[in-house]
Amino acid sequence: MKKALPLKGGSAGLRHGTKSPKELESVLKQYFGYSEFRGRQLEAIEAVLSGRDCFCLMPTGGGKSMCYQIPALVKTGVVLVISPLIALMENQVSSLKSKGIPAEFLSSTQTTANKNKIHEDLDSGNPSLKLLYVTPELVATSGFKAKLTKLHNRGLLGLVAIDEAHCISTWGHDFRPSYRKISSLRKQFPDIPILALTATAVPKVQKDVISSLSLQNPVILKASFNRPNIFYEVRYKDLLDDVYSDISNLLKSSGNVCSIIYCLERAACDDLTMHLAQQGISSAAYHAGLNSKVRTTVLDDWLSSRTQVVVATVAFGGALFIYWLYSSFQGIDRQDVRIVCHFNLPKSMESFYQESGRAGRDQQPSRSVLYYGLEDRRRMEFILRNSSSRKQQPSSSSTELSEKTLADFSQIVDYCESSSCRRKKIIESFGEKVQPTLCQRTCDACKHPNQVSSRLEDLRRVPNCRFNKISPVFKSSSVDPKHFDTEFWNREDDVSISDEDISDSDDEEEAVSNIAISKLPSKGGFEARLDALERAENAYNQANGQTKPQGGNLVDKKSISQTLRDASRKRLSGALGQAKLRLGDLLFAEEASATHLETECFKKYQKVGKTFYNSQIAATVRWLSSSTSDQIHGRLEALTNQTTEAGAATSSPCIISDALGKAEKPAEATVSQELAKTELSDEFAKTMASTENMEPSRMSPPEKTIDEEARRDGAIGTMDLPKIPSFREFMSQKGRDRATSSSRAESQPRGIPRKAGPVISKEGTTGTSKKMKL
Ligand SMILES: Nc1ncnc2c1ncn2[C@@H]1O[C@H](COP(=O)(O)OP(=O)(O)OP(=O)(O)O)[C@@H](O)[C@H]1O
Ligand SMILES: [Mg+2]
Repeated sequence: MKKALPLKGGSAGLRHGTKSPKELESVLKQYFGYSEFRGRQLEAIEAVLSGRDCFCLMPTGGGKSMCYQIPALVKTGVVLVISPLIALMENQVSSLKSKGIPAEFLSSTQTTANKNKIHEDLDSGNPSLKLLYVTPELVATSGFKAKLTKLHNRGLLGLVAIDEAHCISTWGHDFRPSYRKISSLRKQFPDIPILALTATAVPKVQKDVISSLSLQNPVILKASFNRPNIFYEVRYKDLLDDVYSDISNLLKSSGNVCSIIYCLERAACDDLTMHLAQQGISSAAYHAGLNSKVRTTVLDDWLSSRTQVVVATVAFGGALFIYWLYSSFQGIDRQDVRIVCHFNLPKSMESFYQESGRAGRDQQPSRSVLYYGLEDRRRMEFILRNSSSRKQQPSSSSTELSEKTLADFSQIVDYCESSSCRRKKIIESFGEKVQPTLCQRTCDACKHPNQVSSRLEDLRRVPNCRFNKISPVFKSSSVDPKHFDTEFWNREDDVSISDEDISDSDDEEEAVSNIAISKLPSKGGFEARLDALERAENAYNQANGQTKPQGGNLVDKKSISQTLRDASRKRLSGALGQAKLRLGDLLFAEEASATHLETECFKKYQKVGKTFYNSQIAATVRWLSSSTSDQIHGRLEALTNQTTEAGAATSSPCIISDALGKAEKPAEATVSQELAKTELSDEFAKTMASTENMEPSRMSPPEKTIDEEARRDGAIGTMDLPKIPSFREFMSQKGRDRATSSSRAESQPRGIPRKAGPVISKEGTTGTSKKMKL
């Protein structure tokens, strides 16, 4: 039987069973270099070592990981850690390995050889592994369950630790359905202690987590939510001359400190990154529109201080976007983040606490700065109202949920619109009592009360301000959706891209179908969400003067207005400018190139409508943010050639010089490939336009257009972009796929190949043969 890991320096001999606090402290010192336990770490460690279940609520950066890492070092067997995000697991595993602690993770990003090695080790009589990190999706597979059973039968399963345990609760802000399935572990291994850890759990979530996991008489440990080393501040966008300058000045005046900026949308990330770069601030965007390689590089550069600022999206935990939330650096450990900015309003106090909690994990003075804008508030209100349409379901719990969403949002609005202590507001929102003397001028409202009050007065005078202290948001008149041309409607690719963040495969097919199922709510829920989103989409389209024909087909040839086209050209031109900044060696005329790219998008989607057109513009912007000089030059050159050949009006060459040899004419095959793809998408557009009652499978874009990441990586080619279906179409497709996979029905939709649908990367590789279809 596997023994506890010997202490370094030969001082082996910790007994299995009870350990004195001194012995535990010496392990802490030897492996982690810390001289004492923090907060309630020791109590949690002692609880699980004595075989008790434990629910551990400690603040962000409080050191929760230690509560299972120390037991792994002193206990016999392997500690299983269930964690929501691959990046988080990678980060912890590499940190543990660097300390000589045998840890591994199993995920789709591991090579097969690595995975085999891990499995061999687990199957051996004497595994060397002490910690094994997995996602809840993998735990749900029967193959992995069988593996755990074998390990348990040999007395080698030491502890099950569930990190970010609030994800298990439907009341938690990051609810993730697959987390629910973890509850089966309690029945399966009744004698193994379970440790649930979270930083954000209001009493309702705590109860839900404990009962969902069937924790038996657990030790409940709660530390204060207070983060005394973080200074909290709100800045009012509507009162600033230039928010970009303000944020640049903030970063510059703080020195070259490590920072995170959260934005609601990718375009905002890209824009802000460009502005920061222009101000000489080293920054990088991090969002789902970037392929996994780029994201890994951005994360690595930031973790290793090569990049000062990361500008990341924060999707909200509504119907479909919960997964991306995990990429907002939840649990990622860089201790010296000095500034966390929210460029847009978070959706709740819990999200704000989690995100701002990335600051000062080394307990050193740090800042949280929230940029509050009335427009942002209206956008978020609109989005939440529409994604909360579940309240129209008869079920009372759905009503409660939607009310909770709105009440949560109201709390963060109140945080911004009030002149009272920010710290108190945060802590009290978690149900904790606060001493009046707690803050000690460590928020702007306590430090500069007059300034904050006068700013709030000024804010009230902003035209159209519906600022209302008593009921800040929900007495406001209805929101005009025409302001909200947000990514919200074009987030389909987030869903598929985030698969690679969370997916696992040991038991490939099963894992994949589990993901497909777990990512979508139950049938009723799915339909309700689809309805809600459709309603919202309709409202949006109506507000923009679009009509939705009876057949349900979102086709309106006139729907892509000249104003939208101009705005898109501007956006592309900005993205080209940013690509120039990023790559340095691009040689093209920005305006002409933007025109070519926009025309390409327009040509492909004018018959289909605005949603597709917007998606294609967004995809092009993302493509520009992650492509190489050669890829961009190749594409622009090909476009110029196409329009010149076709005698188009806009035939001015994009490429202004080939001095660096970057602007060579693309190979014949590449041009014809591109033309073929244009034809293909036109064909697709026709199909779209002529389909009355849209058959979901028919709405899938042609299969060869889906594999965006493979293209980005150069495996398929570099010139085409994915055609992204509208929200409704995507969801219909997902629903159908889900129904198909859950019933394991063999029958196929009329004439449609089974494999049409989004793709997830199996091995983190790019070849089509290694892709699995949901
Ligand atoms: N006893 C200790 N003394 C000093 N530093 C510690 C101690 N325990 C943990 N730390 C350090 O504190 C940092 C934060 O720890 P950890 O990542 O476990 O926090 P967390 O509670 O999981 O936070 P989050 O909720 O953000 O995931 C880590 O760098 C860790 O090494
Ligand atoms: Mg953690």
